Amino acid sequence: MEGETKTKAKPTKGASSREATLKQKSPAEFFSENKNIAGFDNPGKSLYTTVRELVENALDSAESISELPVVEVTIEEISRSKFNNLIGLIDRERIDAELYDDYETEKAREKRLAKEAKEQEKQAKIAASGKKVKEIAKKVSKSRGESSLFKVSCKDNGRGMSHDDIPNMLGRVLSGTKYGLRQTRGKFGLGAKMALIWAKMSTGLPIDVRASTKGQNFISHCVLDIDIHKNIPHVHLHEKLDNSFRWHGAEIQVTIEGNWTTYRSKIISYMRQMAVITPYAEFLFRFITESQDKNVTIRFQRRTDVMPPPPEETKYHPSAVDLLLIKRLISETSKQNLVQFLQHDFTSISKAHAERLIGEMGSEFSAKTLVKSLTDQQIVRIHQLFRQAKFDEPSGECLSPAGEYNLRLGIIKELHPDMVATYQGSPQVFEGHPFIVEAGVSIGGRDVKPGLNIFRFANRIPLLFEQGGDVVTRTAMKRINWNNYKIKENQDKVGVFVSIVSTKIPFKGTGKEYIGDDIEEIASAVKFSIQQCCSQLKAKISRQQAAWDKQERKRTLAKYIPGVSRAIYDTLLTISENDRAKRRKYGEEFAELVDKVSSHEITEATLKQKLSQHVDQMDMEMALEYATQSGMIEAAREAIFLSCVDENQTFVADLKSPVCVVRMFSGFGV
Ligand SMILES: Nc1ncnc2c1ncn2[C@@H]1O[C@H](COP(=O)(O)OP(=O)(O)OP(=O)(O)O)[C@@H](O)[C@H]1O
Repeated sequence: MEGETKTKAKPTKGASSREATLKQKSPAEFFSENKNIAGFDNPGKSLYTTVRELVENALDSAESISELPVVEVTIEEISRSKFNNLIGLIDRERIDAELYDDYETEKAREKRLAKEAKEQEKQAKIAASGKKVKEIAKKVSKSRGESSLFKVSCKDNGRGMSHDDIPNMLGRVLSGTKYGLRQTRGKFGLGAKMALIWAKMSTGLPIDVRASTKGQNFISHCVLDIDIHKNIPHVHLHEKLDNSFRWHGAEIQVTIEGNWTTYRSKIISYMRQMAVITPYAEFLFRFITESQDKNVTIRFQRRTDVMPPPPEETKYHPSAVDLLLIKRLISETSKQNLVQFLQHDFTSISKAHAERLIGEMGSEFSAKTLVKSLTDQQIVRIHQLFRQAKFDEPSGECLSPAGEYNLRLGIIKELHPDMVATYQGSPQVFEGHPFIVEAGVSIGGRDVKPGLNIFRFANRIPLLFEQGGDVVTRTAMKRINWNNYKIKENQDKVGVFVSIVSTKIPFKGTGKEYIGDDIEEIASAVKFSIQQCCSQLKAKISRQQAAWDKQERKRTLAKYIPGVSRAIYDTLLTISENDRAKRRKYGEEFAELVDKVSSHEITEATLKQKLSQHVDQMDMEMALEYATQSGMIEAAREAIFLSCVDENQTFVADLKSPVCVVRMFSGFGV
């Protein structure tokens, strides 16, 4: 579709005499008119989506060459006058103030000031009564003026782009390198171009790209925009710069209208969640504005060098193809005959299986049938058979989940929870596409609100919008009985992390924002993974509870020791003051005790010390007993051998600490 063309369609008989005009649109034109499809709904969301698209491209790029990603994102606010300066437009003073959207009439101003004064009076009264005063938010008139202009740049250490490809990669809608059947963050060949289209629509400024591939002695510098009607790149500058440091990667800069105030928290959450699922990457996020106190710099440190292996490109499973796709595969195949085509261009079909399938297709098919000579009817026959026949499921080996280690590390590094459990499910299949679900559940942590805090990831991208309809949210809220796992879903600070990777993520709705709840296979895999984490946590919570109970018991006993010691001592002292004959009736041993009290050999302090020792001893014994009963002993038991300094010494003793007991026997120790 090159450009918009107009054709006059012939009016049909009976149709209105007004001529209908047939129009065609280029994909760039279509997306510029329907920006919301790609997540560019309004200036705020557009700022968020621009950051997201650039970051995801940066990660895809670094991972594709197995480089530990280093991604720097900068959002710089540009004042209108700086922008005007940039494009050579002279600032103008407002002459007719009433013309403007943010104009406040005298009456409206008076009303606002009166309301503010009343509010201030109220707050002063509250302050005088000693109560906490809420800060009064100054009412700023909400108008279109709230959005401003931002230069967004993203720099990575990835594979870069070849000099000649840059204009087409970034200036032609629906062009990219990620169309194959592979787990990638990007898929449509649209994201970066949408940022450019939005730049063109909101500021009119082109995109600025610097890129270099590994070992290249120059950096490609390209300034380009897009011809919306023709869907072709419009290059302003394309030059080669010196690359004496042999830098490789890409740096993309785009100037757009946005809204930082309303999307600040979403953008920071996105970066933080990306750091959770990508702990092997280093992110530097900066927001720069003219008022320094509003600047933001956040560095998300790399915590591991263990990067998941890059996802592999795979072949289609017979149950995942439609007629159109079969035709495309036929036109692209390098195989000559039908049996080779079936065996090599699809997964889960061996040679013997291909021959059996061909036998089933009918007499006009044979193993030697030239694949390019297949008629439309024959292709329909193949498609029908693919729909009805039984095939082995595709393997999940081509997928690249984050891995339990990385997920756990990411959660710990960003949330600092008190407890965390993770689980990785085995590969499963949905409509011929393999998928893997990984989950993590954490309790406690920094900046975590009480209740369920749900974090969703698809092909290792955080999903922040459309939470309500998502399979993960619904499963966590409706299908998990948290009480069964000793988790108080409304009081505890519960983090639920679910990451799904697949060669095809069945996103619902217009953007890559959420996965629907209607795919049985995915819904049950999500539930199972969360349950597995919860079961692990239940054991930990029970252990923690028991330890806490024990501590509590000890604390309670210890609390009574001084009082009890005093009471016993006073009683003994009173008895000691009685005559000897009377004391005898309590028995010899007791009489001895009373004697010791009389002679001050036993004091209140002695009793206190003995009671404390007894409580400690009891506590140790109970810990040992609990560990034995709960099987901890088995898991933690390890044989150690200590040789005795004095060979003649024989001993049996316990060395006790709050976490372990070492029991000594003569001759060996266990
Ligand atoms: N930082 C980068 N480093 C290397 N190549 C890049 C970078 N950014 C974009 N590209 C290349 O440009 C192509 C187009 O990017 P674009 O964001 O438009 O689409 P995509 O990432 O392929 O898919 P999606 O629209 O789903 O994000 C990519 O396929 C990639 O080959």
